[in-house]
Amino acid sequence: MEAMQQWVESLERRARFRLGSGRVADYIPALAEQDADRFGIAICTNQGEIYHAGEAQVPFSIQSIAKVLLLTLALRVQGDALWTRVGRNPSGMPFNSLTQLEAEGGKPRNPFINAGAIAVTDRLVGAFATPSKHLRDVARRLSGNSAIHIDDAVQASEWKHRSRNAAMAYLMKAFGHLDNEVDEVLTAYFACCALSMSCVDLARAFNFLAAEGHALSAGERFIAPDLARRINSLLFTCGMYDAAGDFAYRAGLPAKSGVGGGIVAIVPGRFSVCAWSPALDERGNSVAAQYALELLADDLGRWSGIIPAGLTSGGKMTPIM
Ligand SMILES: NC(=O)CC[C@H](N)C(=O)O
Repeated sequence: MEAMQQWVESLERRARFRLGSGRVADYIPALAEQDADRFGIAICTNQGEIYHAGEAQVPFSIQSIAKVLLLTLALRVQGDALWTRVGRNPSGMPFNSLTQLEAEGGKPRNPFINAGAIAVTDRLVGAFATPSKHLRDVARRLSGNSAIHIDDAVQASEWKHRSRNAAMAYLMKAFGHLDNEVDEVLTAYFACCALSMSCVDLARAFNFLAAEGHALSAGERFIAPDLARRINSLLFTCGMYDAAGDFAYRAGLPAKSGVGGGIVAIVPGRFSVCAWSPALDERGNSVAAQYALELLADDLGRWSGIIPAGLTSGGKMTPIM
């Protein structure tokens, strides 16, 4: 217990050296008001233990991290039929790119770029009366926090500045790849991105991906083990957009970032982690959160063999401070 807590605190301390670089997202004005110097990190082990440091209990806008829950729900509802509407390959393009979508006949490369998540949301609009409320309730259940809510101001700000996402949605509609009305799909998509959650909430909520689909906080098998493995593969190859290769080289973990500054990463079989800091690099990924996860992966590599499976409290690890 002590060693794990000290380790998380040392990650925070070292990652804070990166504060000061990057810029807060301002294309969604409601996000531009965030203080760039905030930092938090939380780990949820597969035994349900939580270790956190910094501002890990402060809710922030999860943005694209919601795309992982959208995908998981769509796969639960639709199974493999989903893949007729969205691909599974890295895009190598920015998350809000339009050119590839046009060139490839309105089928987005993967579920984690905006066009892909909008296509996935379209499937959920057909399946649930209010997909965003359903997603919010799932997030509450998985994290064990019934106070999780959709931030109306962020949602309204995204709607007001929706031109680019609307262009993608209309392009897909024109290609016959969107069944529902563009406005309805975008409304649901923005509401999901506007969910407000903390690092602790997110680490808990996404632990099912580290635990072969078993959601400990909810006390249920959320998805089958093979589906968890497949989602982790998609996170590894596509979760960080056009920086997926770089991040794989640096940290080597399945991960999903959002322009709110959060990144969720998975260490399969051991734990889930969320790091958050609002200042982003030019590809839209948090500078300090990426660095924290790189440090974490470095430490894990160095200690392998010392840390017991599951990173439980009894381990004899000597954190490097
Ligand atoms: N990368 C992101 O987090 C982008 C999500 C944001 N809601 C958008 O659609 O632009």
